[in-house]
Amino acid sequence: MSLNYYDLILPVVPKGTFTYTSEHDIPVGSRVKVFFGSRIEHGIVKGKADKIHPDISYKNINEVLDDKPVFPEKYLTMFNKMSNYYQTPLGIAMRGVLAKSILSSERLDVDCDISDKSILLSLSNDQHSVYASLTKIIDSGFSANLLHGITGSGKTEIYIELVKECIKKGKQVIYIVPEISLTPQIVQRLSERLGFSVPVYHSKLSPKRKQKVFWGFNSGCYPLVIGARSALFIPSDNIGLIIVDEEHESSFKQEESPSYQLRDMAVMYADILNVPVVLGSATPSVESYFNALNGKYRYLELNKRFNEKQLPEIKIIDLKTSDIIDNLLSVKLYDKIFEKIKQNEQVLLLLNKKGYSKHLICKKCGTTLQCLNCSIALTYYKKGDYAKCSYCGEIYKFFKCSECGENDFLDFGHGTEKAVEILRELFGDTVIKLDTDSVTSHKKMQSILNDFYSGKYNIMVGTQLIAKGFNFPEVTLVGVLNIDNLLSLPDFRANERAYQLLMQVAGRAGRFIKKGEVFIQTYNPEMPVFQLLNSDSEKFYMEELSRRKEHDYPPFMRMVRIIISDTKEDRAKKTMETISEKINEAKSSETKTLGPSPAPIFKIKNRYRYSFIIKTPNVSRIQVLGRIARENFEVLKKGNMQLKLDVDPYFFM
Ligand SMILES: Nc1ncnc2c1ncn2[C@@H]1O[C@H](COP(=O)(O)OP(=O)(O)OP(=O)(O)O)[C@@H](O)[C@H]1O
Ligand SMILES: [Zn+2]
Repeated sequence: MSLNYYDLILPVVPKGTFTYTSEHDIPVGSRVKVFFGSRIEHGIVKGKADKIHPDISYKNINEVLDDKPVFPEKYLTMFNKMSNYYQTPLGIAMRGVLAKSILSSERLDVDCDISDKSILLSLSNDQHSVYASLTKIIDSGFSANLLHGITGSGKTEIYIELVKECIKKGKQVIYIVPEISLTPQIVQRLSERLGFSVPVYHSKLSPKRKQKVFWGFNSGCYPLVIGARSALFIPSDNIGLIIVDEEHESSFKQEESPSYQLRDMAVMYADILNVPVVLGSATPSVESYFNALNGKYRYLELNKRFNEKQLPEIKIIDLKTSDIIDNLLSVKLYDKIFEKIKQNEQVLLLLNKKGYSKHLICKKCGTTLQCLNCSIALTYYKKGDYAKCSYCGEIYKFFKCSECGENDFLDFGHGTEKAVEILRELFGDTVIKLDTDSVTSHKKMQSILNDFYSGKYNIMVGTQLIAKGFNFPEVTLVGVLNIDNLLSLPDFRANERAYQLLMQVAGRAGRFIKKGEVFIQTYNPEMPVFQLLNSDSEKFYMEELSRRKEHDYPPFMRMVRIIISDTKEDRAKKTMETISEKINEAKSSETKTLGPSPAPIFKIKNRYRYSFIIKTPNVSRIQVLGRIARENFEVLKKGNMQLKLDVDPYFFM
């Protein structure tokens, strides 16, 4: 019998494709089980082997798991493109997007009795005209569409109608939202409107749940899956539409390898599948806005709230000239809150920092308490009396000053825990907190939201979590206690992020009958972002784009950030220097580089970090320069030194 040679993608470092043999004809996209060294691994058949070396004796494939392929060829094309663009070996890319429990799981027969009991709702005229132009795209091949609709304009309703239309045509929909485990109401809303319990997929599900949704969608039985990033990677050959809600969210950029940007992957995948993709947001990313301006994306706008309610006016409170209570609350905002509570209305307060205090400072010598593994000031948590590193998660129960050995500290800067303490002193126990510390589970999140929704509390204070698409009818006041820390980050998107966060949180006020008000406290009222909040959003995007152009930032330039990290500081430094020299020698004149320099957070988990940034208008240069970095790194690397190549980076710390 003749032997077939197959290239397999295996979820292993470093390269990820390996040649194995089989006597059987195995279709591309099938899952197989093999011995890899002494381990068992599960992988995917990528195709017949490109090259066979006569003197290598290849191992045999132990078992074929599927009688028909699970991963369509277009899926594998997408996978290849992702691996190329993000400069990540296929094996690592695979590990990053497919759970091991899926690769090895038995195909499940999922019961999919999904009957259409959807609830009808009539769209407003504005919604209808956007919907009408979007329904045309279904069945018309690839198109990328940006739906820019202000907060409360009814974007979600349009997505729902599109989903229904697609299902009617017998096609499946992938619906992506950021951090779905933190936003349970969207699932409830979709399920109610569509009339069936919508399957949810994200990385925190149990393997069993994951398998059920995966096979349910893969078999074509579930017409829709809603999920976080990983939902994009459930294969099926009947996908008709991809929706990415809150497309501006930076959590769509995956930090670990493969550090893909989900929005960009969704557009790339839709192009390969030849289906439409809809990106929606009240505050689109500058990149997407730019793509719409230059015609790459179709631009659709909803500039009125669904119920004709006005957007609240945003007022700035200058903390430099205000009387401030407990270093937290200006008297003006205090009076407003007091007034709202008297009328039994609700208030959302944003504070962009968890924990009790931002820093602990030694009372004797003034040293800031730092993590021993990272160059990061520790956050103090009063409940539990410990300090914690927000990077490595290390908890310090007993701590003393690293300089003088004293253990008497001043807590400095307010986190949400301290804000709640102060607010309870001022307003009584009508205050509840919402941040990732208080949300220990899905259930807990639901119960906090329900309690607030039902009016048990008047004030909810929290981190950016409180800005996430909530519909609280009684919220008539939104206060931003401080976001100055966000604006001072060394990140070219800091301004954009602040704008988005402020517009999103402001959008939670006055969504229903009562009028909303928004106050932002800041020590820097002169910052440009504060001037643009009440004007036409076009003004913000145009100003931001011209700033980016002037300074050679995306979307005018592509960026790659290279990080070398090592437990030995000088080794990391030298390696980064050599690699940056090689890149500088090879770069063309339109390519610019920054660094090498120590990363803003110089040490994380005991690894010293050096960074180097490449900016180029030419996408293909990214591949070339990236290869130079990787090849030189392979030669230079010692011990457990690591290279990170981040294409289109979002994190600059
Ligand atoms: N056609 C409609 N008929 C009845 N209610 C609607 C309609 N469209 C929207 N609504 C209601 O208006 C509110 C805002 O709509 P929705 O949440 O869809 O807006 P959005 O644009 O997605 O908001 P955001 O970006 O602020 O999250 C919701 O309570 C929704 O139920
Ligand atoms: Zn740490």
